[in-house]
Amino acid sequence: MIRCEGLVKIYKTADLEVVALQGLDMVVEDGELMAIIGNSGSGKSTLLNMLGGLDKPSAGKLLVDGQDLLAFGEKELVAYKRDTVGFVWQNNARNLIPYLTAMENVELPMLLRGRRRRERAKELLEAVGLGDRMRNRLSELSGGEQQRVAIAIALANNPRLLLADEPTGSLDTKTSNQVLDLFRSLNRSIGITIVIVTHDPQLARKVDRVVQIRDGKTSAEMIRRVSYAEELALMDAEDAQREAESHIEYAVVDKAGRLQIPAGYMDAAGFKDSNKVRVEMEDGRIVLYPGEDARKTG
Ligand SMILES: Nc1ncnc2c1ncn2[C@@H]1O[C@H](COP(=O)(O)OP(=O)(O)OP(=O)(O)O)[C@@H](O)[C@H]1O
Repeated sequence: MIRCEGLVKIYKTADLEVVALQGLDMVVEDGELMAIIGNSGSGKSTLLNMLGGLDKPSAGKLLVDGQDLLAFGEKELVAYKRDTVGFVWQNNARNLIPYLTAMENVELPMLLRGRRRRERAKELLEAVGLGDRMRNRLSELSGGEQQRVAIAIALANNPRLLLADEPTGSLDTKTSNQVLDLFRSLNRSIGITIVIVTHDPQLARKVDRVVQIRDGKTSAEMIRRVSYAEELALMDAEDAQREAESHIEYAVVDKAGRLQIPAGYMDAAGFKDSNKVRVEMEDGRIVLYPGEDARKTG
């Protein structure tokens, strides 16, 4: 569904250049439900904006659903945003109108496109579990329900890809879980590919794959050990102690063989004191030793 290769984004302001993406590689399979995590300023929103066609990469390759986004002209970009992607943001007030009902809010974008689609709006609200709240004004709905209205709108054009930027950022834990469960069920039922940018570790636990971005590059991937359904069953028996064990963490090696060593390992004796490491092959393993120092620590 998504293929980014050597993706670069440079923001130029009057006297400054910020390299927000520094040659990022990432592949997302069709029908995946995955999350992107990373510290503030690591480039997560920049990447999401590129994927959504809201901004253009400075260099690299970006293919979504077989389409080359760097080759798009204005017209193709408009069609792409209309037909291929749907967006969900943290702050749903941005695209919802408080004094209209849930139904009217979902209908509005369809009306603007010249199509009156009451049946479709009803179907979408039912799909997000709001069948019985359709006639309520937005201002009468809870934060989680409002977020579900936003998700219904994002799905209106049957997008192949749903992009969500901190979709649970302003919700409490219980409501966040409901929104996430909705993502999972939509992913399963209509096969839509979902990419979620988040700070929330709870959310990251609920997806099958987490890609971590550091300084505008993918630095690690966490892949689920057991399916989420299996884990739920296990959680009944065991406890939250499994939290750290739900995913296996991989460091990402790019095509040129470059690797970011996780910060925790860099703290190990000797590694912080030098900018060189000795690399050796031992019994089919690649072993790193601190520079100058022959002690085995890596
Ligand atoms: N329009 C812009 N003009 C200039 N610099 C920008 C612009 N947008 C983002 N940046 C810079 O690019 C870098 C990456 O920003 P981005 O918003 O993608 O990070 P993020 O990982 O989403 O952060 P957060 O979690 O805080 O939202 C930051 O250094 C940011 O200051």
